[in-house]
Amino acid sequence: MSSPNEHSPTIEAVILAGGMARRMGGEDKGLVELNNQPMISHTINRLAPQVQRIMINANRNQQRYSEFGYQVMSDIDSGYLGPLAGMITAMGHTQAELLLVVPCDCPLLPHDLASRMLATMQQTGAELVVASDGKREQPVVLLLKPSLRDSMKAFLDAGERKIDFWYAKHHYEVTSFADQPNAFINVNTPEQKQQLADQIAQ
Ligand SMILES: Nc1nc2c(ncn2[C@@H]2O[C@H](COP(=O)(O)OP(=O)(O)OP(=O)(O)O)[C@@H](O)[C@H]2O)c(=O)[nH]1
Ligand SMILES: [Mg+2]
Repeated sequence: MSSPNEHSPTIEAVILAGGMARRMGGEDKGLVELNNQPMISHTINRLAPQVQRIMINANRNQQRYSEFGYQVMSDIDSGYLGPLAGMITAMGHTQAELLLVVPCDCPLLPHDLASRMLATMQQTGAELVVASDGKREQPVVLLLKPSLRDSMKAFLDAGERKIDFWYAKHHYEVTSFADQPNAFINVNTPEQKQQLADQIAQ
């Protein structure tokens, strides 16, 4: 039971599905089927119990994405500026105190992703928290305060695109999920998709 002093902030999530997926031959990666389900369905299933609301960020096939039953939003800037463009769009739409960002191509995300990243944020006072698989940071898996939007806008307006440079401007901390490294398996190519499909089927 949570104590009366313990504040449990509202968290909404955005699934980034707005990239060009060049390594997937330009197919819309969130809609590519993995074991008979669109890749984004796997991500939705992992996230839905963890957050108050899910948003989908997509720059094509918006009608198809809306069939999952969540709000779909396209990048404010349509120039395929990279993941930050999707994040800043969602930061402008969220009503929540915190925004959880994940990519559409990590179908096995941790079931305790939001709670552990929140714990890191509360313990450290960080403005943003990035996940790690124990070896490497996962730069598009993060929990952040939507109030950082102005800072991100200034960064993008200055022509900057590199996500880790923006993180470095803020108090950021890392949550390690070294206990479940497979949770961040990232599907960028048809070969990686086949490998994961075989692994899941086993
Ligand atoms: N909104 C938005 N998301 C992006 C953009 N570029 C990449 N992403 C997302 O960021 C995440 C990580 O990017 P990648 O895995 O490299 O995806 P990608 O850029 O579509 O794929 P490649 O072209 O093969 O590099 C994915 O969830 C992408 O959908 C963009 O310009 N806008
Ligand atoms: Mg990827």
